[in-house]
Amino acid sequence: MIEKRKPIKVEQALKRVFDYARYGSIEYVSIEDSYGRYLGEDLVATHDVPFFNRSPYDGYAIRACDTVNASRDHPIEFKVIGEIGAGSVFDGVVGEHEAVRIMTGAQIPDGADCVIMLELVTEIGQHMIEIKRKVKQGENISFIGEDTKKGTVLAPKGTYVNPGDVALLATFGYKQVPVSSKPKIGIIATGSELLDVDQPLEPGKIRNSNTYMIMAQVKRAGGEPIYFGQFEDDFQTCFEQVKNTLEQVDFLITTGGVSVGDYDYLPEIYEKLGADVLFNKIAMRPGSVTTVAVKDEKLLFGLSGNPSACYVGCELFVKPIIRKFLHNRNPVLKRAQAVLGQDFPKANPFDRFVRSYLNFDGSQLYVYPVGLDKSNIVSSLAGANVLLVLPGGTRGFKKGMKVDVLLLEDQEGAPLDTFLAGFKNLNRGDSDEVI
Ligand SMILES: Nc1nc2c(c(=O)[nH]1)N[C@H]1C(S)=C(S)[C@@H](COP(=O)(O)OP(=O)(O)OC[C@H]3O[C@@H](n4cnc5c(N)ncnc54)[C@H](O)[C@@H]3O)O[C@H]1N2
Ligand code: MOO
Ligand SMILES: [Mg+2]
Repeated sequence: MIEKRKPIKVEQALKRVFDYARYGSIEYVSIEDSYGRYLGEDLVATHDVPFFNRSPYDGYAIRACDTVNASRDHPIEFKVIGEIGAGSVFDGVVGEHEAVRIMTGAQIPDGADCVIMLELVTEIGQHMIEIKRKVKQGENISFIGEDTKKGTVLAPKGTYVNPGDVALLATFGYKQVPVSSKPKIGIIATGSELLDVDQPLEPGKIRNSNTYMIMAQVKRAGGEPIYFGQFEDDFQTCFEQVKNTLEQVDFLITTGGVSVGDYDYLPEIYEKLGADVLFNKIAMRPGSVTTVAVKDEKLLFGLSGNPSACYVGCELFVKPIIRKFLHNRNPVLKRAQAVLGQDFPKANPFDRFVRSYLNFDGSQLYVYPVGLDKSNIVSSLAGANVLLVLPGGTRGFKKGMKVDVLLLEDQEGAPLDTFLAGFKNLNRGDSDEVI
């Protein structure tokens, strides 16, 4: 008799998966390779920035007290006793009615306490200038530590390294950058119908697109995909592959064979492995068959063979586990609100995650479902930049309604708690009970 599966809610499923999250260690990469990685340690300012008082302008460094009586009608003369560009230091002291010509970025000479810009000064002879306005003490000086103070945590461990972080890493002398080691994610595709990308089509066969899609998703999430091959729907072959691969990776993803069909062997494979199945049905579409099991504390993600279901399962369950492994504090997809740009009349008892396009029209965020909304569709995936979240148990949705979307290309993410709370706040048509 066919097994009747009990669906659980998305948020319950995610909570169960997080119980088995693992953390990566630290490795070092050169600063050139740090962009797009995740910090393995807090990035702490190891010195004040600026490290010395410096000039933000090309001008003259003088003493403010010497300009007290300066005005348009009463210019004050200064003797230029030296000149310095950025990188040079004036080794004298600026005295009464003396000035040092100074360029942007150069250290303020001793004795001087302000800078007047070149444009406001008149040269009246060799090494003589005239100033016609008062300058305040401290005016036009970038002071020690005004950018950042020594000891400040500028980015916590687990932060996604963006170009601005790279600038900070360079500022503080990180030739080698401590980053979180990437989780090794094994990928196995199952299905006797699968051809590889370079094979010509044959009757009844399709090219394996999921493997390459998952590899890209794993990379986008910050993990290291390792492809172990595609295998025919043969229990023994698939069992051996899953068993052997599991020993070599941090997490394992399989695609296909996870439903209730005659050749869907993943459920039996979990059983023979002695793996603990956390759930095998989620109240969501697509991806309701998404199964997660645990063997020796290691997570096995059994993603659907249907491309869109596979994609959604990967974004909702694998990505957060990758981000967590990288010590990221916001491991889950970030949620935003948008206005539904067109009617979506399909009712469904399950929450729907519709591949959609989010667009800002200049004043408002609008979201439009992309292409056909079936779990076996591949064409709609490319145009999606969000998953539109439509709560289950309602009677379809009308253009103009406020809806939640989950951002697919965003690097910031959201904390697990906020994500889970977002589901609680969804106005589901059903009771809080599992469907
Ligand atoms: N009697 C039932 N049948 C099905 C149910 C159900 O509840 N009862 N669920 C349906 C849903 S929903 C989904 S989703 C699929 C899940 O199927 P599997 O995860 O077991 O995947 P397969 O059967 O192996 O393949 C499904 C579909 O996807 C194609 N596929 C498989 N691998 C790939 C790949 N690597 N690249 C591209 N496409 C792939 C495969 O050819 C099939 O067309 O089950 C429904 N059935
Ligand atoms: O698992 Mo299927 O993708 O629900 O649609
Ligand atoms: Mg199947």
